[in-house]
Formats: sequence, C-alpha cells, structure tokens
Amino acid sequence: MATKELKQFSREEVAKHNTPDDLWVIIDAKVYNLSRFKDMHPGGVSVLLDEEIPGQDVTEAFYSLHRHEILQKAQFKRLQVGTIKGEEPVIVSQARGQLSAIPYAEATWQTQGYFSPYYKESHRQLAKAMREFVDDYLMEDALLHEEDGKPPSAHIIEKMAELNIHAMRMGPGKHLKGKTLMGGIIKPEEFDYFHELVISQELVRFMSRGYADGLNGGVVIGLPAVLNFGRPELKARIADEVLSGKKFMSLAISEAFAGSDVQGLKTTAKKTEDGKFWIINGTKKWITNGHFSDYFTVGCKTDNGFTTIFVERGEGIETKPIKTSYSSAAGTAYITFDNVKVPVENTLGAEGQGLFVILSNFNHERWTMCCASARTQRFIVEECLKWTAQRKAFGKPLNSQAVIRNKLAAMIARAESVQSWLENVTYQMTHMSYKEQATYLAGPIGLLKMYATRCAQDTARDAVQIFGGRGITRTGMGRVIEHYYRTVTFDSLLGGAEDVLGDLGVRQAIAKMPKNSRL
Ligand code: HEM
Repeated sequence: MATKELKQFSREEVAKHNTPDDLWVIIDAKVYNLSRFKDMHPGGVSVLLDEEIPGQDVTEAFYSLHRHEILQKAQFKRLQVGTIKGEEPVIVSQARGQLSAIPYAEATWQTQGYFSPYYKESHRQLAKAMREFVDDYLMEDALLHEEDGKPPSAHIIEKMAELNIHAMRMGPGKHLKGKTLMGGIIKPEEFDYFHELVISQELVRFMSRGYADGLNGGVVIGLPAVLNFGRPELKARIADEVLSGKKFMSLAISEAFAGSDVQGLKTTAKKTEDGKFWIINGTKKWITNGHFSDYFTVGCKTDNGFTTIFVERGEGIETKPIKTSYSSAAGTAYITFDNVKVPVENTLGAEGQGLFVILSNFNHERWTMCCASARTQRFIVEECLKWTAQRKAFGKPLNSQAVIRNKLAAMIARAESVQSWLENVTYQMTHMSYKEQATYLAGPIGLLKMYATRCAQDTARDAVQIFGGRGITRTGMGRVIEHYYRTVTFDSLLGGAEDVLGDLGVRQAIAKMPKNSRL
C-alpha cells in the first residue's frame, strides 16, 4: 500500500482500538491493525493481548523482540492502516547502496570525517557500485539459497559476468585487458589490489557464508593455476568460459588422507604408454563448488613428484555433496576419479613442479579470505552495537552494563586491527611483483590469516554471549550471530589451518634471521 493512501490518526483514536477483536498498535508513528493477524502471530496471541499492548505505542517492546526487516516484508507491511498525525517515523532501514551510520560499521576510509592514504576516487566509486549491486541482486538470493542449499541463481552469475566481477576477483592482470569493469567505473590498467579488496569485502555483506563460497569461490582459487601455468590455447578457452559465468570450476587438492600436508596426497596420475594421456585415480574431499563444477584443477602424485593437472568433467568422475555446517549452496563435494583420461597438454606448469603451481596462489587465496573475515567481523560489531542499544535488561539498555561494553571494546579493537594490518599488506601487494609477494608476503599473510580468523572466532563467541539464546537461534533477532558462530570456523580451516599458517609465518621469520644477531 502506498503511503499516500494511509489515513492519519491521533494517538487518542488509536487508543480506542484496544480489544482482542479490534486490536491496533503504534510502532514508530505507524499504525498497525493486528485484529486478524493476532491468531497467526508467530509469537502467540497472549503477548499481543497483554495490558500494555492493545491501542498503545509498542515501539520499544517491538524492537526488543523483532528485527526491523520484519516490517519491510510485504505480508506484514499490509498490516499498516495509517500513521500518527503530526509525527514522522524515526527508524529507517539502510537505503539501497548506503553506508551505515553506526560507528565502526564501515572501515575508516568509508567513515565520515576520517582519512586514508590507500583509497582513491575509483575505489570509492567501485565500492558504491558494488554495494548497490549487492543490495539489488544478492541480498535476497543469498538468504534464499543459504537456506535451501541450492547454488546461487543463474541470473546472478550472469549479471556478475556482465559487470566482469568474476574477472576482477582474480586480481589485477592481463585477464582484465579489454574488459569493461563495473560498467566502466575503473579502467583495467588502473585496477589494483585495493579495488579487489573492495569487491571481496562487499561480496560478503549479505552474511551467508555457504552462499558466499558458492558464488564462484572455486574459480577464485582454481583458475589462477590455469591462467599462470596453462598452455595458451587452454588458458584462452577456459578463462573465457569461466569468467563469463558459463562454466564453473574448482580447486581439487585436499583429500581424506591429507589437507594442509599437500605432499601426503594419494591421488595418482600415470602416463599412458604412448605418453599422450594421464590416467588419474583417487579421491578429493571438501572441494568448494566441486558438486557443480565443469572443470577441476587437480593435484596428483606422479612418477617425478607432484603435478597439477586441468581436468574436465567426464567419464570416470563422480561428485557427491558433503554436508558441512554451512549451506550446500557452496557445492562442497567429495570427488572420485576412476581411470580418468586427460591429455598431457592439460598439465599446468612443469611435471613434478605441481607444488609450486599450487603454492604460488596460496598467498592471494589467503589474502582474499582475510578481506572477507575483516568485513564480516565488522558486520558482527554493527549487529552487537544495535542490539545492545535497543535491548533492555534489568530496566536499562544492555549497553549500560560495563561487562557488555568490555566485550564490544574487544570486538571493535579486533575488527579495526585486522583491517589495518590487511590494508598494510594490500599496499605492499600493490607495489610488488607476484614473485616478490611470494618472497616477502607469504609469512605475513599466513600470520594475518591466523590472526584474522582467531579474532573472528573470539568475536563470534562474544557476540553469542551478548545475544544470549538468540545467538543460537536461526531466526529472529540473532539470526546473523547464529549463522556467524556456526560458520566462522570455515575461515580458520580453508586455505590452510590456523596453526599451520601461524607456524609458516614464524618459520619464515626464523629463516630470515641474520646469522650474526645476538641479544
Ligand atoms: C506489526 C506487528 C507485529 C508483527 C508483524 C510481528 C511479527 C512477528 C514475527 C514474524 C515473529 C517471529 C519472527 C522472529 O523470530 O523474529 C514474531 C515473534 C514474536 N513477537 Fe511479534 N509481531 C508484531 C508485534 C508484536 C508485539 C506488539 C509484541 C508484543 C510484545 C510481539 C511479541 C512477539 C514475541 C514475544 C515473539 C517471539 C520472539 C522470540 O521468539 O524471540 N510481537 N513476531
């Protein structure tokens, strides 16, 4: 119903509608008729018949029990019959594409009154366009498919391809040449890692972790090996098909037998007698997007060591979904390869050098995970700041309790420190070649990821304590917190387990210690 059709009432008029069969309430200067809805109210009838509800202003009671988004839904919007004469609603939803006004809900560079040396006008424009894109297209699809477990809708993948978002997620490089990025906001030759950071951070704002990985996460980690080490004709064909959203791919390394210990993998590739084909046998586990992938970048044991091979779905390949604690929208799969015949031209990099092929992209992969972790932690800070301001306990807002403020302080400090370190590392990346990044940043990125995911888990734990039972309930006020707490561990495992990455960082530091240093 359009606002202009709504009647205006005085508070006295509303007060007369105070019986079970004629039950009106005021929420934020809007008048709702709950007479018929009361029997369908998910919170029950009795709460609506409490002596403090019928005919009265229930704004405070409503917002201590419901998310604002409920009133935005068509089936509940219809309950509004009018507004209060001479009053304006004060509670507003964040408009499409808008930045949040909640302190710390946006990184400093996007917060009014603050400065940053890293971001230019093109980053700001890209951030704005990405936010609008996410609000317009992804929010609804993400919530839907995080629940029903289906992969992201085809029209979303197509729209992302049209704007070349899939390509931008691969970072700066030749693959962007000649492409119109985000409708022309940014030129391919200007695209840097801060642009990519902006994209990675906006693409998780819908807080649906499984869906976020379903959104071509496999391409981000599986395609670089083809782009950097594939033969030119293979590279051209696959990049085109995958970045245009027509085909999906995944990185198939982990096995039930080995994860972080890449050298302990058991899948084998043996050459046919004529030397023209590989015959691949083995299994892979926890392969993101694997269930709907057309292509796989597969790590195999070969006679001369470890070799990475590009494999197309076909005879001998079977993928089965694995149920994990996040949504099957991610297409997490168990894959079996039974005598799969692959042309040797599909070898990525040199035979026996597959470890280098895989390791060379680990820095970028882990860095994108840090981008996502920093952003989602910040979203949790926003949820907690809002909740503790609107929820009352012992007659006062939750945020009047020192113990709650202490938790908020720790959360804010973690979100800010992760983002600041991330921006520093990103700045280094913009000034280093891929090879220099491998030399100088593998250790710091390992440490950053370890730190980010530990902070994220601490923040998830604190948030659940702040939200209480709601923090473990899938619907209602705490739905974002519940989801975060249930899925936050993914970040600490994917792309290398926390302890392994921390250890990598320290081992690299030890290796670089000057031999002549003494206390
Ligand atoms: C326009 C008016 C209202 C609408 C559309 C509405 C709608 C809903 C919906 C959809 C839920 C379940 C979703 C969720 O878990 O958040 C719910 C739960 C609930 N509602 Fe309402 N409601 C309204 C007004 C009220 C009022 C005035 C009260 C009285 C204090 C109330 C008390 C509750 C309670 C106690 C719950 C259960 C909350 C929980 O499980 O944590 N509702 N309501």
